[in-house]
Amino acid sequence: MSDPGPIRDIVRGVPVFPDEMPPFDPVAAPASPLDLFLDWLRTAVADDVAAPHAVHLATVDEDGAPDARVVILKDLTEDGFQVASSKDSPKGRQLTATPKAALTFFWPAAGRQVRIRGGVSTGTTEENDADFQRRHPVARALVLAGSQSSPLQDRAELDAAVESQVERIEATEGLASTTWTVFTVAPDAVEFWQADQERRHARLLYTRFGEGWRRELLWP
Ligand SMILES: Cc1cc2nc3c(=O)[nH]c(=O)nc-3n(C[C@H](O)[C@H](O)[C@H](O)COP(=O)(O)O)c2cc1C
Repeated sequence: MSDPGPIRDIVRGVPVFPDEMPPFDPVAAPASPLDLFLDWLRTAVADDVAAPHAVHLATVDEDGAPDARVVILKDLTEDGFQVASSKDSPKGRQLTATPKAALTFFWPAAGRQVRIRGGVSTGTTEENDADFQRRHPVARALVLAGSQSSPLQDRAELDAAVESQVERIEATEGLASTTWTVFTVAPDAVEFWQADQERRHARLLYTRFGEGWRRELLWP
């Protein structure tokens, strides 16, 4: 690197939050964080937030070291937040060995962040297959072709593997994967963070309490 410490110059003047942000009154928030999440997700879509269903999924590896990557939120049910991947990928192996995860959404146009922590369960064979069959044929071919995140020799290896798996998919109706898995993060804690132009950011933390949820404000 030619110039030490260039970040300040590169991002000088780039705003983090817009001037206008949606209102959020934590005192009037619903009893369930799932209802508030759906409300915020709808607002993010209405505000044209790019990929509002893209979420950072954090896991821990076998040494207890953190790992993180972006995935797509597939659904939200009474059981929790669903994402999907191959169980033989690094994240899949990590979630199998340590079924705990954190999810973080950031919706810049709304100045909003949502953090979720909880235990992880895996889908049934039927649930995993239903999600797999909804995927684009090339996405399915990639899953069938090889282990996600294992070393790739070159682009030609990828193209040949995808091509032959797409042929298999076209020849066999409903061809299934043995690895594609829906992972459900059952929330123990969900925190909603709303930026404030005067930096008095609002934070509302929901934690499980009996059958319901405890709500508390946090210092920004
Ligand atoms: C916007 C976006 C969405 C993604 N969605 C998924 C997804 O739903 N499932 C998935 O396995 N990988 C998804 N990826 C790729 C992952 O970020 C990651 O590169 C890959 O899953 C390998 O992760 P791992 O080595 O930690 O297992 C997505 C990447 C981006 C940027």
